[in-house]
Amino acid sequence: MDNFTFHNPVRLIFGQGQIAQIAKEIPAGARVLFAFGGGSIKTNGVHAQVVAALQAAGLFWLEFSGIEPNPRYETLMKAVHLARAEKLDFVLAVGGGSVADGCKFIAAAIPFDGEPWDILAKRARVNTATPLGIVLTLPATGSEMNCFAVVSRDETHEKLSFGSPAVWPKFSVLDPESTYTLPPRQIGNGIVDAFVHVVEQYLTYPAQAPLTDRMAEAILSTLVEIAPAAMSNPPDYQARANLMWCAAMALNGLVGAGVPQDWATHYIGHELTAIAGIDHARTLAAVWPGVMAVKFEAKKAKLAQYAERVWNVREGSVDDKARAAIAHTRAFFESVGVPSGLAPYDLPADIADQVAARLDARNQAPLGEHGDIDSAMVKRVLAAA
Ligand SMILES: NC(=O)c1ccc[n+]([C@@H]2O[C@H](COP(=O)([O-])OP(=O)(O)OC[C@H]3O[C@@H](n4cnc5c(N)ncnc54)[C@H](O)[C@@H]3O)[C@@H](O)[C@H]2O)c1
Repeated sequence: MDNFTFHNPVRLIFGQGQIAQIAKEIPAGARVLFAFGGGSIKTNGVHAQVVAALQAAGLFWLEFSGIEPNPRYETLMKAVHLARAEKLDFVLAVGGGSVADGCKFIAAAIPFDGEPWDILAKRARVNTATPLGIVLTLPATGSEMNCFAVVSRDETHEKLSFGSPAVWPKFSVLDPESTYTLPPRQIGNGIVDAFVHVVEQYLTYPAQAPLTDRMAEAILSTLVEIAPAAMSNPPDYQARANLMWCAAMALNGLVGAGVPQDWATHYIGHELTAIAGIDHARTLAAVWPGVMAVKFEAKKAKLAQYAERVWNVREGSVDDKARAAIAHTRAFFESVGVPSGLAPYDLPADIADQVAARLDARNQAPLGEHGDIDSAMVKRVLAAA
């Protein structure tokens, strides 16, 4: 087991009717920036519940709407200017991962001395941020329980991430009923996103970390078990609740404790969103089979363990089990409506060259748990995918 520090200060408030709790969580006298996306929160009653809670607490707030999927720097900076002009001192994000991530950037940018784009492009240090709380409406990213964010910039077609302890949410409220208005596409995306978050921290090489492995396998097995009910309509409360809990646990530091990690699928996937606008989770399902094909030898011991424990594959050699695990995983993605491999997606013919060049330009490769996925190998990954 590798050395690690585990620290997660997010106060997670979970369950039916819990949005009202924000009245107690936001400091008295705060001036709140209430930020959201395209308006789904007005159709599912979440907006009304947030307003009622803010009123009950006697808080001043201003609304900022229009944070788009894959939140854009250009839009977020409008919120930063509003918050600075109006001296807002608490950011309340209400929506999916895009709103949560966008608000982490807003919170970091408000007091930032200098060009806020440097937080993403130059990894400029974020020493302080405006305090932030989240009301989550889409189980997928884990943003509600981590200190990372991903932001896109229209002007340059870039999608970049940052992380800082300054943007840990003070609290996150997860009410499974707030997910009832999600279209099937977003539920499927959410299941795949949470699943791949665990896989990126698990499918590397054996690291003598059986507790961390079994926690990862518990999340993967639970996602497989609940996926059909989570996709069902009318919505199944218990399935949505367990999906929300899985997604939060998938990327809150716990299943990365003491183990090597491989975020190659994510880094390559971010480029597919930046270049072709594909949903985040779909890029993961597109790229992942390529990473498994190219890194098969390095990963097969762990793939075989995964085959046995998550997919109940008992027969065959290590290679047979590893191949079965990949096939089961791809079928699982397809079962929730997320196509696996690159072929189903509309991508330019030179996509591999474009992705490799972009990773090189930012010195982002090599990737992978062995740090050996250089840009030439990224091209092989995309060819295999
Ligand atoms: N911070 C992290 O650790 C992390 C991890 C993975 C991905 N991400 C990033 O998060 C973003 C994706 O977030 P996401 O997958 O949560 O999707 P999203 O926030 O982009 O939302 C997708 C769509 O669903 C709609 N929506 C949200 N909640 C709804 C509801 N309850 N009912 C109806 N519609 C609803 C949104 O308006 C949007 O149109 C990407 O930019 C991705 O790169 C961040």
